[in-house]
Amino acid sequence: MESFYTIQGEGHYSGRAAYFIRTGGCDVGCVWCDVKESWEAENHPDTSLETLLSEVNTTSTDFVVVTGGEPAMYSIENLVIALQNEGKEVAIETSGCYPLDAKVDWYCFSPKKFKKPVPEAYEKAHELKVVIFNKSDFKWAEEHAEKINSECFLYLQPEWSKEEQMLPLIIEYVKNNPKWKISLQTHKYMNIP
Ligand SMILES: C[S@@+](CC[C@H](N)C(=O)[O-])C[C@H]1O[C@@H](n2cnc3c(N)ncnc32)[C@H](O)[C@@H]1O
Ligand SMILES: Nc1nc2[nH]cc(C(=O)O)c2c(=O)[nH]1
Ligand code: SF4
Ligand SMILES: [Mg+2]
Repeated sequence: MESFYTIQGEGHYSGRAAYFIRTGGCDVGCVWCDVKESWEAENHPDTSLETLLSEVNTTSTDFVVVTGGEPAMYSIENLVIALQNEGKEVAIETSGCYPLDAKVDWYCFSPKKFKKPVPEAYEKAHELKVVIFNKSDFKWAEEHAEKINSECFLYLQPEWSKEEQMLPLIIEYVKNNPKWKISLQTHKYMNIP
């Protein structure tokens, strides 16, 4: 769909310069999705691997984030291997609804109520990032944390439009349950992509 050089705004690598590759197409249907324009894959022209590689090499970063849409809907193995061969560390942002065929360096798993994740997401995740849209999502987050591998970092991220209501609750929750950390969509405050 698009590619751009920016700062990773969310989660564990928040603040790190990153080249983003956003695939078009997603069938998960989150009501609060902040990139609904990504959903229809047909609306987005293909970009060649050569174009992406040459673009990423014009940047100074060694960190690439593959997101979407839902990037795990596709075979991204060739893309990931090519980026790693260029010396890049490759992270994925995924709902975990599809098996992933690539060996990424960082797997950010953001489960959704709208479609059930596949079991491998719980094993592969380096970071579990649960979006908090309402009060019941804390309990729902814990249900995922129970199933996740023991090395995985745990993050609660307020849904952007509900931040004013949910952030105070998240702050209290993390103070009482310090295995969780807060993730904010910091790029939205910085007005960058
Ligand atoms: C747009 S999604 C694309 C990758 C993948 N489909 C997924 O959902 O993980 C990237 C990240 O943004 C989060 N996100 C999407 N809309 C959001 C919103 N309105 N507020 C907070 N986080 C949001 C998702 O949960 C996910 O962690
Ligand atoms: N700056 C910035 N950081 C991000 N982290 C995850 C994003 C995403 O849409 O996957 C995202 C994004 O869209 N922009
Ligand atoms: S899974 Fe990701 S891209 Fe798909 S609708 Fe949900 S937030 Fe948006
Ligand atoms: Mg985003």
